[in-house]
Amino acid sequence: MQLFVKDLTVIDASYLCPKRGMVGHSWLVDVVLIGNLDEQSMVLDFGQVKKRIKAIIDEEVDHKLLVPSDHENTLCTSGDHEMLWLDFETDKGSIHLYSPSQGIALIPGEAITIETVTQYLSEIIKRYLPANVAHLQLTLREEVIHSASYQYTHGLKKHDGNCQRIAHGHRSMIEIWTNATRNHELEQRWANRWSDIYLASVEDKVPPEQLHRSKGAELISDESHDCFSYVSGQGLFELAMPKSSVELIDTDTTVECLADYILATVKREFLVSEHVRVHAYEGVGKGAIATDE
Ligand SMILES: Nc1nc2c(c(=O)[nH]1)N=C([C@H](O)[C@H](O)COP(=O)(O)OP(=O)(O)OP(=O)(O)O)CN2
Repeated sequence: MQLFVKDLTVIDASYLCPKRGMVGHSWLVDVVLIGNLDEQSMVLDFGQVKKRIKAIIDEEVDHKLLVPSDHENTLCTSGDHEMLWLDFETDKGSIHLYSPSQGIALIPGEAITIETVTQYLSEIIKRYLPANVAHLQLTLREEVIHSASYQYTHGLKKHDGNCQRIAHGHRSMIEIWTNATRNHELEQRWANRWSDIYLASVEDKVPPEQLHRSKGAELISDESHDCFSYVSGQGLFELAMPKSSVELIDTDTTVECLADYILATVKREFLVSEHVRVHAYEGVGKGAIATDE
């Protein structure tokens, strides 16, 4: 017998890519379980599917930075107190992270792809399934978006959950109306601006010499990198990003603040004089609306 659950959860994470740098992503997850019926005449109680499998996915990859552990550019070093250093070379410049280990997932393989993440998760989930469940099919898929979208990474230091991690991200739709008409050109301009961007709060910026460096890390400077540091409930988070991959924002980077920021910037920098309404998404199916009407 086969049992399925569609849209079990959404993985909101970021990953390291040697070409694109740090890439925010959102994957929807579907699951199929194949096995014999148990004493309740079920393959597995839906409640258990949702609780157990979603909990594993949340624990292993959600709101983390996914790192291809077998790529030659990956240098991962243990620090004290369950801290990890991560140094990674990309075509856009080097990326350096110092984070509690729970903020990073080392995924076997040379690249972070749907296949490598699916295999990593499937192997872990199988260990926790009851004996009557013989097979598991996990499907990770992107939301189908027919208009413009962007992919950003950020961290919300004031969040009391996992969004405080400095390097997690989303793939998100953007909708902009001018005088009540969808403006696809503006949407695309914004999507281009925020493709593979790190969105940082100005108040978290620190000089490069303040960051803890791993032994293998190259020296970085104010000219090449923007550096960020904060302490939140899970501990100390530090990140150095190539300047060209960063946009600095005066506020926090909650989706409410980002919607306001997009609205104000579109009006000011894109010289839009009409009324503007922005629907900024954060991942799949949720977001904030800002309007000047
Ligand atoms: N009002 C707001 N709430 C939250 C924001 C925000 O900007 N405004 N942001 C976040 C995080 O950035 C987070 O990445 C998104 O959270 P979400 O995936 O919804 O959180 P969960 O993992 O708890 O939800 P699942 O259904 O388990 O995916 C949080 N809140």
